[in-house]
Amino acid sequence: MKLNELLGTEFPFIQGGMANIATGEFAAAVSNAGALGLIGSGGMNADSLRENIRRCKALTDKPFGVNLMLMNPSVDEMAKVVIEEGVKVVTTGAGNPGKYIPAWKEAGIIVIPVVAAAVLAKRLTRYGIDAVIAEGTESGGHVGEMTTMALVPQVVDAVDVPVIAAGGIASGRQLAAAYALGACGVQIGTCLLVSEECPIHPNYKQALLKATDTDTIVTGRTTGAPVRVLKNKMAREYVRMEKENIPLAEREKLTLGSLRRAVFDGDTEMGSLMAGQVAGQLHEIRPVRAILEELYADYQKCVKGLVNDL
Ligand SMILES: O=C(O)COc1ccc(-c2c[nH]c(CNC(=O)Nc3ncc(Sc4ccccn4)s3)n2)cc1
Repeated sequence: MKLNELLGTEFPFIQGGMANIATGEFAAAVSNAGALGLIGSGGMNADSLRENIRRCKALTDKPFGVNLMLMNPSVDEMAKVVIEEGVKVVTTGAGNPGKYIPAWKEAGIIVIPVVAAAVLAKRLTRYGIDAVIAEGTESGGHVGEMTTMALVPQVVDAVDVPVIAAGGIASGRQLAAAYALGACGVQIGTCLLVSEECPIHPNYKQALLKATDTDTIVTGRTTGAPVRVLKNKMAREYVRMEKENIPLAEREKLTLGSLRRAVFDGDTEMGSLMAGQVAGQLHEIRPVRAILEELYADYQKCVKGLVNDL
């Protein structure tokens, strides 16, 4: 089964539900371009989530979904809002969504948790999830320890539901690799940050275009909320404080609001520029549709090449 058959989308692509970035407008633009747009509720509350869902509905008649970040203090209320607003697809991140799944399945919602380890994927299949997103540490934002290359096949072997690969996918070659690893489709995030429709500050987009392969770092590996960001003054400062065992409360001062500083104020020095390890593959700002079309065409070319070499 291919992901686009499960979701009713043109392409087998889900857009990552990026906190403070994936608004209702952005999710609608991605859905209109042929992938599954996701509203990123990470930085929202129940009311602003409801508002974003309604804005998204007004802007697209294509399928779209909501990502719930389970570390969000309002997640219990948000879990009800997605039912009340008739959301068709819910993905979850940064925690275990087990307690919410029965009500979501009762409401006919397609439930696709993000996991960073095979053991959680296996545990969640008993709740009747529809698929699982296996996200490697190459991804931007909150990450686990496993790479996509090692995690995806082990999740495929551990569960009997479709697996979607995420983390380190920004070209057709990487989409071909995801299929070879046993995935039915992919989730993409970083490569959509440099789309024209993405609402992040132009400075953030320029920082992404300037980045090379080794320009990201994971901060907070020791504090239980590891987050991959572009290396900048704030990230270096944070890692220094970690090495000197500065208490978390001190470090939190640095990171609180830091994603907003990056997204809205364009503060590329002291903002948290969440990005995956594929940032070095990004070279221009283009419409979402062009990014999706090239990703799929590049994949078809790559697979033809592989088959010819057999
Ligand atoms: O075993 C358990 O109970 C749950 O364990 C889990 C542990 C990790 C995950 C996980 C890893 N990656 C994801 C999906 N991706 C994400 O959630 N990426 C995110 N980026 C920015 C976010 S907002 C944030 C979050 C923390 C600190 C600062 N900001 S959330 N989920 C899922 C489950």
